[in-house]
Amino acid sequence: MKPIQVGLLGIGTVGSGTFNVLKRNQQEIQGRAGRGIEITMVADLDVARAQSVVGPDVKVVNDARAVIANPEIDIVIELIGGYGIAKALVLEAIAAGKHVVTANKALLAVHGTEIFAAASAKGVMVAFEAAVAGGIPIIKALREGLTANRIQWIAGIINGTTNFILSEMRDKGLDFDVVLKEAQSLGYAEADPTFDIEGVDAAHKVTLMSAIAFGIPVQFDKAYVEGITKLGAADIKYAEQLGYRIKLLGITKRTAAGIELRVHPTLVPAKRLIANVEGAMNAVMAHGDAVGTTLYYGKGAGSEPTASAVIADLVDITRLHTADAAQRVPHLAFQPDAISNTPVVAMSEVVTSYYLRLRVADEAGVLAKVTGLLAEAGISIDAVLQREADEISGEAATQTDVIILTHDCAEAKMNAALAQMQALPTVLQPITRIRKEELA
Ligand SMILES: NC(=O)c1ccc[n+]([C@@H]2O[C@H](COP(=O)([O-])OP(=O)(O)OC[C@H]3O[C@@H](n4cnc5c(N)ncnc54)[C@H](O)[C@@H]3O)[C@@H](O)[C@H]2O)c1
Ligand SMILES: N[C@@H](CCO)C(=O)O
Ligand code: NA
Repeated sequence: MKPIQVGLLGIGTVGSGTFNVLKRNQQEIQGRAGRGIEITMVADLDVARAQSVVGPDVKVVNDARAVIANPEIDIVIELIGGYGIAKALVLEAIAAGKHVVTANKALLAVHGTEIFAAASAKGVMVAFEAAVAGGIPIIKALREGLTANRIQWIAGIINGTTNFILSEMRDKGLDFDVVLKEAQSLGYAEADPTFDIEGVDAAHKVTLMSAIAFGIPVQFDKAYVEGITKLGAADIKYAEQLGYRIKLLGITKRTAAGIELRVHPTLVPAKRLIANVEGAMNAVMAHGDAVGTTLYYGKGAGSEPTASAVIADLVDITRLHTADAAQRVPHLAFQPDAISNTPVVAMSEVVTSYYLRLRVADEAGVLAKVTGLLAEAGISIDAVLQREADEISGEAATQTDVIILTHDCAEAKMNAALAQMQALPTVLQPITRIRKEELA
């Protein structure tokens, strides 16, 4: 049988990895797919660079629409990124009857409903394993491997840049800005790293996992998003002293009130495997009622790790290319008529425990006032730690850090108590609040 022909839109970091791995492992991939898979046409704005990657035998153009218009091509890979031209091209490829493979989590988390509906109507597939946790086959695990389960929760380190920053801050005690510069120089962070450090990239990814786990539409606009820009080196150190690590987690959880969907820095017990995922690595925990807790670990970014996921999607599509559309694995694991409207829980109703750090004046009665406000609010305390500021930073010992771990309470209740504590004249700086998850 003639190889299936693939068109590639955008041959940068992930595109070049995809081309190279597909070529290098051609024989094995063909054996698994049951048919050869070849990238026969590439579009990139930088034609000369693209041609140097693929060699003289592959046609390179600068107009992506010429690839979509090519009747020989059955699958289009979109590796341009962003919401703009990428969205138009994906919809045009679907309209032209092509299957689509993409690594573009931003596009699918925001416009997934429209894109998946268009693909379902046309009877083509949109595959996106590379969009979540890069090379880790988490989409396949959730959608197929755990299909017997009622999934209860997912929690993941799904942004390599921020995990690298947090690891370096903890290991070297450095401040955020210093480590971000290091991450940029090592090439982990984006040119504009806002999406990484503000938690937006992780929120895109957890939005996709939430839809797959719980059979709800993709709804990035409902996600609570908090990045790591407000974390101080001191919090990482105190958390350590209390037996925890701080990780930027994407969390989605089934509760009686609905589905939680959130990204924020989180205290995790240091003994958990996920607390020990360091550097730019990713890890996702998924808990199903039958299987219990499972953990998936690997490289969430980079040229060939991400290519590994892109090519896995190419193989799936090649296998199913001739199958009846109704038998294919649905985009979000549930058939379109089984998508439910279970609500996403407002962040104010989410119940977690907390780590609080207050920089206070070193005077008698300060601690009693703070704990008194918590008691009045009905928030119970799990542990208290007091550190002289000069133990940390060499400042004069007129200030003290009070660190409090609380038991579970609702976010709204904690917000109200925080406002009262912040208003105390003896509380000298903005209070640091980090949510805590036991992940048992
Ligand atoms: N880099 C990673 O590790 C990684 C991991 C997972 C997912 N992703 C996602 O993969 C996608 C691609 O990321 P990347 O890191 O390879 O980006 P990149 O910037 O390295 O590559 C993008 C390529 O697209 C080309 N391009 C831009 N506009 C184009 C147009 N109109 N027509 C044709 N080509 C065009 C650029 O010239 C460039 O070669 C993004 O959606 C990104 O979020 C990347
Ligand atoms: N910027 C992303 C790339 C992979 O999606 C990260 O740091 O994880
Ligand atoms: Na993946």
